[in-house]
Amino acid sequence: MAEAEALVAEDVRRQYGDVVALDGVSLSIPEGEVFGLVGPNGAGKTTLVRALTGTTRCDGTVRVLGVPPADVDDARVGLLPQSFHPADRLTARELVTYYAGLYDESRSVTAVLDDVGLSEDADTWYEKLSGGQQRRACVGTALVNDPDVLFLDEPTTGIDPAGRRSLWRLIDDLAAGGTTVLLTSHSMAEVERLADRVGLLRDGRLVAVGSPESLIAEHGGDSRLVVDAAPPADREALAAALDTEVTEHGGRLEVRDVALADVGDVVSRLEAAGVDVESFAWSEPDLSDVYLRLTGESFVPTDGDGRPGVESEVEG
Ligand SMILES: Nc1ncnc2c1ncn2[C@@H]1O[C@H](COP(=O)(O)OP(=O)(O)OP(=O)(O)O)[C@@H](O)[C@H]1O
Repeated sequence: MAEAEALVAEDVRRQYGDVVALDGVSLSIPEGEVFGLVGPNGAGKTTLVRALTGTTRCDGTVRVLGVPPADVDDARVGLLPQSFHPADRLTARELVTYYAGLYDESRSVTAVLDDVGLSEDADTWYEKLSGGQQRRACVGTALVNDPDVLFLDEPTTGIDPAGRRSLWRLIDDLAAGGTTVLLTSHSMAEVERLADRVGLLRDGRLVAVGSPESLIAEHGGDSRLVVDAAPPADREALAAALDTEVTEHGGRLEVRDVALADVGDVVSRLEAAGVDVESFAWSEPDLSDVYLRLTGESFVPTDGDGRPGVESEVEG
């Protein structure tokens, strides 16, 4: 039996003046899926969330739990907008209590604060919370109605690594309980970690949709070993010693399609061929490679704060 679709977008378009924010996005997200929407600044992520939540008008068709966004029961949907600025002189508990009061039935405020890791700081004014704690309090407001569909627009921006991991566990738990989650992120590592399927958005278009594993297998290319070393004079001997092509990028040598188990052997053979290996790094292809291959543009994975994201590396 086909799974019910929690979210459907068909040829969704949105233009602001001359700026095309969404250029014909079609997408179908089954109930219970965690879907990660990732792309650079201005790709259209927030506009798509707004189109799906009915908070901006758009052309095309949008369905949430089978009906247009305007007709969906508010009690079944949770939304954490990207920009959300509660009053400073509310405590985290008062903020969550206020949102709980908007629904006929709501979860226990204490349980929600516990879920977002704010039990100890529940009675601190919003303005006195750290940026990460503020964001977690805002996430709490989206959980008060125990939604079936949860939209999280950049939920981890500004949150430190420990807070981010606890939010990831919370999203895992929500997914395990059957909640459909659409989250946006700047971090390829984050969506790779969290999402059942990922949509790569660029210039208002979905350039690829699929599970992280399938996208990486199909478009990611080979694993690679990057060696900090000048190439030896005898390039032919080097190629013969490795039995594969060695390319040079910015003063570094790159050997493609090296299995992790073979790294030591390849480094030994490089040294035997006269390469003075100072250090090396091995990496598997990830979603950033997928994005690069599909768009021709690099997308440096970030953790949401602009810092480099997690990469699989073995330093030599
Ligand atoms: N209200 C608006 N008025 C005018 N232009 C807008 C408006 N909202 C978005 N845009 C433009 O639409 C495009 C898509 O913006 P959007 O905020 O959806 O991207 P995004 O992927 O969420 O970006 P970011 O990662 O920076 O939040 C951008 O060029 C943006 O400047």
